[in-house]
Amino acid sequence: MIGKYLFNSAFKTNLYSKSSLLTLSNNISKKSISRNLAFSSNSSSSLDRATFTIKNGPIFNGFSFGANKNISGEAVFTTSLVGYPESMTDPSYKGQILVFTQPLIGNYGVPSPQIKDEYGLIKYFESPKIECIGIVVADVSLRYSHWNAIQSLSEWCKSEGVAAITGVDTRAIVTHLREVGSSLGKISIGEEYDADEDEAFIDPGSINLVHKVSTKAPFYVPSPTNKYHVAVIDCGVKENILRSLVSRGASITVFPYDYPIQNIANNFDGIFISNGPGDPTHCSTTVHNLKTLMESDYNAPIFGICLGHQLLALASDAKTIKLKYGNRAHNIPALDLTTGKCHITSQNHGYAVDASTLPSYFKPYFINLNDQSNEGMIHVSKPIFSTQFHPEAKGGPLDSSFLFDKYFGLIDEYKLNQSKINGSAPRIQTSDTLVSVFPKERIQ
Ligand SMILES: NC(=O)CC[C@H](N)C(=O)O
Repeated sequence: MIGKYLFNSAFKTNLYSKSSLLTLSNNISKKSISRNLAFSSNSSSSLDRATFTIKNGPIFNGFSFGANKNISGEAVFTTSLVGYPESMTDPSYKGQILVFTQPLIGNYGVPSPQIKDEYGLIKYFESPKIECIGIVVADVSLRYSHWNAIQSLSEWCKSEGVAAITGVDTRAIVTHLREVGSSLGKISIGEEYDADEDEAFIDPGSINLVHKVSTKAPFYVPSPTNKYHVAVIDCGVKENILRSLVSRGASITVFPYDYPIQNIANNFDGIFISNGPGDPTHCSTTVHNLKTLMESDYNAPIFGICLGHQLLALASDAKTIKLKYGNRAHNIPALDLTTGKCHITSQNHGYAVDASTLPSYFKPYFINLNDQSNEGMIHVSKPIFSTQFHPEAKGGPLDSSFLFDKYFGLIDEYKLNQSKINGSAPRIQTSDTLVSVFPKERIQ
């Protein structure tokens, strides 16, 4: 039985024998838990034992505070300090087990998914439900305090069927993931974990996850000012991306990821391609559609974020690569190669565009100052650009939100040119029957 010890830094430095470490580690875990439970409204007896196992790696013993369910997925870590409701509802985390390096998670609880903003968009979440398959935290706070919280992190995970483990050494987990790279992992609930009775690890990277999170049919979000009409390709779009467009005056029609956008693009003032989960090479239909669109005489602005950036790159015959452990944080410096300014950015990705494979008509736009990976590209003659980071944040800083203004600046220019060429040729108006019959929310 190899699943009986907690891997920690003491073990790594060989200060203790395996048996004394077992006792020490379990004491540490129990102490950590009871510290929280001492001021929790829950009872300590309600926590089952749980195990977090990394494929071909260590096993960590802890306690379950989520759904009573064994799960498997890709284990990735985020160094963001806050924003667990936003991260957990971000569809880009679909199929992933999210390890938080911030040790205390859950202390401000979870807000209501029912609360909508003035545009009818979900105010506090990035999609209607939790998208990651499990979470790993060092020290969960079962008691919470925040003016807009309606439940604890534990209650939320249980009600949404998401596995969650606490009382494990997330420093050791992240040290391991940084050394070997993002790995498959499992959370198993129960008293004992027997590695000999190992179930298969599920690799979400082999599935088209975008298909699972994209809206199943078009929907339409009107903007009160209705200055523009933008088509959004939904690969798992975050709510704050929709808000960033609508709040700048764009009514948006949101299409499923594989919708033949090239056939209807001319009815819109611009195209936007969203973030989304998994390996971008699975989205071959979207890549084909974008390639057809970019090779046509289509001239309206196109903006892509994260997966949207990767798909635009693939549509231009560039290549994407899988990063060793990805970039998931709210403080990653990205240098704007056109201005020399550095922006602190919010990121969540495991893949990146290989800038050396970009065609000559796309120039690198931003570069990551930590690992030198590509952070964006800009077309040399058309109004097309994209970023690997998230200018909409949620969570994270809004330093790069000016890129949405840049996009609408390009749309203004485009519309002005169009009206010079065609007189005042109107594009689809929001009163058109085409969009007025669409529902106002994503169809899951
Ligand atoms: N946030 C995203 O859009 C992530 C893009 C892609 N799934 C990646 O991991 O690289």
